[in-house]
Amino acid sequence: MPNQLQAEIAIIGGSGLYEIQGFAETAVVDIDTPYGKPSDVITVGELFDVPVAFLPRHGRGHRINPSELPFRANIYALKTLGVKRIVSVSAVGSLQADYEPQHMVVPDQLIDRTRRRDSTFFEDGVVAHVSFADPFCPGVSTVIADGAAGQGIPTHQGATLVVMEGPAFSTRAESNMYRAWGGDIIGMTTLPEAKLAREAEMCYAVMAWVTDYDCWHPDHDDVTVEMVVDNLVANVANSRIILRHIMPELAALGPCDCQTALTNAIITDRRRISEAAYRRLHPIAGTHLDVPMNA
Ligand SMILES: CSC[C@H]1O[C@H](OP(=O)(O)O)[C@H](O)[C@@H]1O
Ligand SMILES: Nc1ncnc2[nH]cnc12
Repeated sequence: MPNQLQAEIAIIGGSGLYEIQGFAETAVVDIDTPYGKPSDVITVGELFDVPVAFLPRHGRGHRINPSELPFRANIYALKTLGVKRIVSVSAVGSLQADYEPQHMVVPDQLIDRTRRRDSTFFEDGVVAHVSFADPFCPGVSTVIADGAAGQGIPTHQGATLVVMEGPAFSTRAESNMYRAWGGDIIGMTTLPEAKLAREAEMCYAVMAWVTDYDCWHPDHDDVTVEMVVDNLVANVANSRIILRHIMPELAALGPCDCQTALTNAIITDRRRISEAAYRRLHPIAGTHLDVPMNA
């Protein structure tokens, strides 16, 4: 019998997505981690017969702003539930005319404009440098993009996502600068979430839903929460449809390089890792923390 508290796939719900309809819930998990509590309790259940964990990023009722999000606690908690692949659902602004409100975008690159977030598990005596050249899992990204296109939703696979600190939206000068840098869409939450997922050797990809044209477009009003929420209603309905359809394909994905990201990444002499650091990091790094046999 499957363990009701374990799931290999997780959905992190963004703005507007605080629960999954059609989710056969089997457990509600209230986890504590060395980094505090996650954004909310995590529900574990089945979607299309596939075990899935669901966590609303901002908490139910949207109580946590992007700078306050407990990113490390969220990823740590999902890892301890056995999660190997994460689908992040996110509301984004568009920085390019072709990326229209209610389109879905699966980004393949990131530009980090965050400033005040804890973005690594590896500190306090243990140092690791994971590869982040390609920040998203190609396998999960393709399943999401194909699943959306298959449902007739205008979909863009491959885009550069700018992640800003917020919570205020960008100035017009910033918005134009991001466009000049090659940014296609903009949000506030994918970093450090994607980086921490990579450190925890989990596949991670984003289903980004366009809600607005930020503030650069001469023919469209500047972004407001009202504008975002208006488009979120349609976007959230579409994400629920896609999520249901892609579950079997996500579950069928084979091993992936994301799941060995820590091989050769930890540079610290294992003999110098304290007992406390070992215990804290073991759920994330497992045997990568052990002293090699021939050391
Ligand atoms: C409500 S608009 C700004 C807000 O929406 C996005 O959140 P999420 O990525 O969790 O969907 C954006 O990143 C901001 O946090
Ligand atoms: N214009 C925007 N900037 C940052 N995050 C957003 N989320 C939705 N729209 C956004």
